Amino acid sequence: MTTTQAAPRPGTTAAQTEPAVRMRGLLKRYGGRAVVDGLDLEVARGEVFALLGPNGAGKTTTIEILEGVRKRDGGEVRVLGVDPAVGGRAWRARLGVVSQGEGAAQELSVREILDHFAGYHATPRPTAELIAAVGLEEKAGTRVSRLSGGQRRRLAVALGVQGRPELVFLDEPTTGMDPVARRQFWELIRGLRADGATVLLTTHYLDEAAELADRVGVVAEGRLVDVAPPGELGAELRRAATVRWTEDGAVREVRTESPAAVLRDLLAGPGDVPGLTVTRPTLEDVYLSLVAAASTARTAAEGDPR
Ligand SMILES: Nc1ncnc2c1ncn2[C@@H]1O[C@H](COP(=O)(O)OP(=O)(O)OP(=O)(O)O)[C@@H](O)[C@H]1O
Repeated sequence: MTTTQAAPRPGTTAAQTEPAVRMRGLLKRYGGRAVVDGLDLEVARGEVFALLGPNGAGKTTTIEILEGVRKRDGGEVRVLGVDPAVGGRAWRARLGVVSQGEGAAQELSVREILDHFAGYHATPRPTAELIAAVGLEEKAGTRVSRLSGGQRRRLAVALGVQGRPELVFLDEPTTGMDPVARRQFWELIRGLRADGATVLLTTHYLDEAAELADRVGVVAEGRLVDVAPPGELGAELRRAATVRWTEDGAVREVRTESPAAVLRDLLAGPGDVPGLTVTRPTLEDVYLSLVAAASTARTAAEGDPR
């Protein structure tokens, strides 16, 4: 069953059990079209939550509403107990933001920028520690204008976590990062989680969601189509396994909820069963099915003859 509600962690106090993020019926329209169409979601304190969804699904719009930089057209939203539409400076100081855009001054070096922004935080993480955490040691003295795309993402991540935020929003944080940098980033997120921070990220990398997230939510057509721990997403879709084998030179395939029974029948036969495999849907298979179903449902609802 789909659950949008995060379970409180054992040993937490009442104040801590209030979700870090809570939205009910979140709505955002552009030109009469709802791009966020009634989202209900809670992210628990200390949780790492990944929002998945195709391009244009409404993920960035949702995150920017939560950050208080975009207005909503309807619904209730609380971020660390505050409505982002009226969140003030003290509230903002509790957030870390890594957006898709680039904002850092081009003429300053990595170290200079981090030192500069450290002044905006009460207890900033030391610049050297941040540089090491995102693997920019060799580029510490390099101007931003001379960094590669992936190196700029690393800097953006460093700036986002500099103020030891209680809640970090990361919009496609690892886009453009090489595999080593992505793994460094994963370590950074695990470290934040271990320190008790809440993380809400968007990603198009399903392995990243599976690796990092306590729960993932799939958004399509502005709606949340499923939310669950990565291994449980699309529970019904996952039930069926596919048994494949080769017989008389042709590949045979059976989709079944009881693969053991199919295997028993096959192996009870007289000879070998060449090419025998049993596969379950991967997270990517489940994701693609959920997104396709949402698209079909929207098309049907709009009476689109396509
Ligand atoms: N300022 C705007 N004016 C009009 N339409 C907008 C505006 N910003 C976003 N949209 C539209 O809202 C929809 C949702 O966009 P959004 O950026 O939230 O998607 P996303 O899920 O983050 O996509 P991506 O994975 O590509 O980042 C898109 O159809 C986009 O074109």
